[in-house]
Amino acid sequence: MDTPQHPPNERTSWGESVLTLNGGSSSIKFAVFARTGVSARLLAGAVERVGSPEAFLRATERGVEVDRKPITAKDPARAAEELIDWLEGQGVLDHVVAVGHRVVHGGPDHVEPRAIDAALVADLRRLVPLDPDHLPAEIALIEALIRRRPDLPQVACFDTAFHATLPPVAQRLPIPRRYGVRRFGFHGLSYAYLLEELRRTAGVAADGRVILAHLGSGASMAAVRDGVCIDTTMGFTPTGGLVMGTRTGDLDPGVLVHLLRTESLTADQLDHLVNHEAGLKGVSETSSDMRDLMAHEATDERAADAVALFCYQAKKFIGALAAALGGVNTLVFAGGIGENAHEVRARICDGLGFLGIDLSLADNATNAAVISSGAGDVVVRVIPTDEEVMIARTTARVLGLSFQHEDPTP
Ligand SMILES: Nc1ncnc2c1ncn2[C@@H]1O[C@H](COP(=O)(O)OP(=O)(O)O)[C@@H](O)[C@H]1O
Ligand SMILES: CC(=O)OP(=O)(O)O
Ligand SMILES: [Mg+2]
Repeated sequence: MDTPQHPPNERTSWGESVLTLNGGSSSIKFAVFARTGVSARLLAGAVERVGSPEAFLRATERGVEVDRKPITAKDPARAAEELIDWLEGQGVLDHVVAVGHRVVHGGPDHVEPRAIDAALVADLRRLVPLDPDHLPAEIALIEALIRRRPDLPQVACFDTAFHATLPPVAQRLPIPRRYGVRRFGFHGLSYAYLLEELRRTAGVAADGRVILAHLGSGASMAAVRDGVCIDTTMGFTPTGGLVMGTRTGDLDPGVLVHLLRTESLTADQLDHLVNHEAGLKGVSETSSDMRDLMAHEATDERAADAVALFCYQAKKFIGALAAALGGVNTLVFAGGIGENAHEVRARICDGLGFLGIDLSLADNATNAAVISSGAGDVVVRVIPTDEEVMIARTTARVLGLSFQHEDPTP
């Protein structure tokens, strides 16, 4: 569909702005925030279904759709290039004074957000084998901008940083030390945002024992005590933990050995299997999308199996993280599934009364901010997450720019 595009000169009134780029596994999200005054979100959007023939770009300006068009790029790195071309064509790069990136994997050496230079890009290249689903597009975004605006400060915000506080026992993986692998944890920008929102809306409750559940296409949970992350469900890579849209989550390593032997898979084929063909998609044999699966649960047993597995695993991980915390005071649901799928939340929480988790079915059905009934001790909340605001805030902080975001409208 061809929607009229705003000529770049209409955007001169924007003034200085901060661009955020968030390269996920199947989408590249972006947002432009005014930097001064009320730091409103001026433009937002995403390239979605990256890597599939149905890839498309959509953009909204102050909530109104301004463009939606197919993307021709076949791989995430080229989709990144196409997005930067589009932003340049829209005049966005004329006003941007800083760019912040979500960098999903910082490896063992990168925790604090920092300005991007050639040495960091080289380091990120070395980390690609740890996260081939996110890092190539993120590097492509950085390099496309360096080519067009070499003067523009760019900041890397690491998704792993939130989990840098994991105690040694939660970082440990039980294979010989010489392999140098450990657990990291991801979705950290989302968790940092949720914790700030919890502090803003619930005050001291943020200082108790908190389980944060980021349930989107990629899904994980974090256990936070007094503001410090002590455990999480993902590990060495974002493939671990909970079953996800197309990723296995935790899998008996014996299964991998079995597949290597019986199917003679290469490393790339195994990677594709566990990251792109598994999870809800693998179990349902139709879709990785929770909405699709819920729509077909009544008529398709495989779809019902996929939804049931997701809810069951989420319940088990809440139990595990509650044990790690020694109890739980607050449970937060976020992400596309966590924020919208009330049936999924109800099924996850069903039977967790022994932990003090009891939902108000009426409040849950409307995605209310607090969905616990009051009968249990645990306050259960729904908080819409916002990685983009977190990237913009962090970027402004690193560069010493003022930034006061007050308008949450996407
Ligand atoms: N109203 C809804 N009901 C059920 N699931 C939903 C709803 N809205 C979004 N979802 C699910 O959320 C998931 C996408 O989550 P999101 O956080 O947007 O993904 P990403 O990890 O790509 O950022 C999909 O499985 C989608 O079906
Ligand atoms: C870490 C991760 O899985 O990110 P996403 O959900 O954006 O793919
Ligand atoms: Mg995501």
